[in-house]
Amino acid sequence: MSELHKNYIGGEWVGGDARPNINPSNTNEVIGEYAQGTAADAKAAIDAAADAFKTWSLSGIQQRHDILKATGDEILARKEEIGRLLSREEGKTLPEGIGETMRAAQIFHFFAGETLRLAGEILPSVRPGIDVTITREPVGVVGLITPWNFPIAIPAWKLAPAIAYGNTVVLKPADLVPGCAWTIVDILVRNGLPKGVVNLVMGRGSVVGQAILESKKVNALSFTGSVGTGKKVAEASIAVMRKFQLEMGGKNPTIVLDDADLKVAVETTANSAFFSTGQRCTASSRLIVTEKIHDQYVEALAARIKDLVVDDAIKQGTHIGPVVDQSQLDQDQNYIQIAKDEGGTLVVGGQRIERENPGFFLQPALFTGTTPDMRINKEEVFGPVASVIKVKDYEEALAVANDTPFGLASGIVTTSLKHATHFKRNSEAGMVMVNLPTAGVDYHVPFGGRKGSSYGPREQGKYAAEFFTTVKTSYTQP
Ligand SMILES: NC(=O)C1=CN([C@@H]2O[C@H](COP(=O)(O)OP(=O)(O)OC[C@H]3O[C@@H](n4cnc5c(N)ncnc54)[C@H](OP(=O)(O)O)[C@@H]3O)[C@@H](O)[C@H]2O)C=CC1
Ligand SMILES: O=C(O)CCC(=O)C(=O)O
Repeated sequence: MSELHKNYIGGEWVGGDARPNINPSNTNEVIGEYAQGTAADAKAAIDAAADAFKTWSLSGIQQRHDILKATGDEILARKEEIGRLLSREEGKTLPEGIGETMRAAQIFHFFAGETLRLAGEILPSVRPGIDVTITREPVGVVGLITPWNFPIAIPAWKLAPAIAYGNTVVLKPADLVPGCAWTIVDILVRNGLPKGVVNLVMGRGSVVGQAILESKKVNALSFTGSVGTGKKVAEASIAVMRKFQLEMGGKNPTIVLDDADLKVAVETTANSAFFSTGQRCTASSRLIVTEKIHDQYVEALAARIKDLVVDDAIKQGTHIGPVVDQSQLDQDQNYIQIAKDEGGTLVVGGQRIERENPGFFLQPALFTGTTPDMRINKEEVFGPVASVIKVKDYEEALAVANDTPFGLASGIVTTSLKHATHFKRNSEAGMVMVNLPTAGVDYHVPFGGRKGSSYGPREQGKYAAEFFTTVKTSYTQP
């Protein structure tokens, strides 16, 4: 058995039961052994974070900057190695794994800069002679619960602002992908992060995650994952009156209008729907297409899908890696059957594929002849499965696009400035793309959605300060 990757609690690496981290491209391959934390570990981590907060909240911005900068530097210098680990544990292709690793490094660099830019305001009072100052302070102990589909970028975009603004952290990464989270914490610690500032507790959500939710000492909780777990986070957080932030599902639409450039439409939607095996909350799974371009678009997209190579994530030439695990594969195949039963036409894909090694490979699936009321167009699949909805015109397309309880991302492919402008204003989504994929966003601008997709302040960019700080208004009579 390989060496155990331990949890990090109060400045010590702490062992526990081991769990193998399995490669979804080759289920015979164990990437490493990772500790399974307990509820007691979570409690110890929260206590350590509460203790460290007393000094870290008063630490200098130069120190915070230097640690975040050095962490970004090291991630960048090791991007090939860490990207490979990411692709082996999660299943996205090696270029995607390296790209996500670089994004994590850039996020650390961005927040290194933000530590030096934190500002307040001085205002005159409405009462003469009094000064009013508005400052931002850290929130306290922050719980970070992260999903499996972005094993390094999501931990990075929660950890970096938490540290930058003087909070202390308990991080619980998804049990399926502990490797990248462990690596970031190891890098932070070796680059000088004082003990207790970040605590890593790997293990099950129902055990470690639940203990974090239930703790009164956790002052704020940032969560990305499913709607079901998000609701539990919300209920538990309201029960103890803590600040919380949720990023959850999507059923993102991309509209293709008659005037679209066909090549742009095909590339944009193939990327949005199928890259990263469709396992992105920003993926487009509803392709809403107007009548005149419909047939040629479907034909061209089906041909593009047939060209996509589905294989081992780290093999050169692979376009689509495996699904993350058996249970996600079952969910994908279940929805493919549901779409068929509902009367959708499977134009291409949908079959389980055998490769050299045992893995969870699925041919990307495209359905046509679907209608907005079908379950395939209402519920998040979270796999390489997309369906086309044919509509008469832009007005119908917009109505269908907005007819969803979700509102994370949306897209339109068009050469009409009028329609693009109207869509940007009227799409009920947090992120709107024109002639671009809905997934694969910038790291320095706000990320988040509306309706059932998100709750609380936006993540990323300077907007992250809204969640990771609390505002204080002080009045002074000199
Ligand atoms: N919006 C997004 O980015 C994502 C959406 N999803 C959606 O969710 C579906 C299921 O994926 P899944 O990974 O199971 O999502 P979950 O919501 O279960 O997992 C997200 C995180 O929450 C943790 N968690 C689970 N239960 C609890 C709990 N009771 N208290 C605290 N934390 C908990 C998980 O732990 P652990 O997994 O370690 O047990 C994981 O770290 C997907 O099919 C997809 O539809 C999934 C991932 C990301
Ligand atoms: O599309 C992206 O760049 C980010 C997607 C994401 O954060 C997610 O799927 O959870």
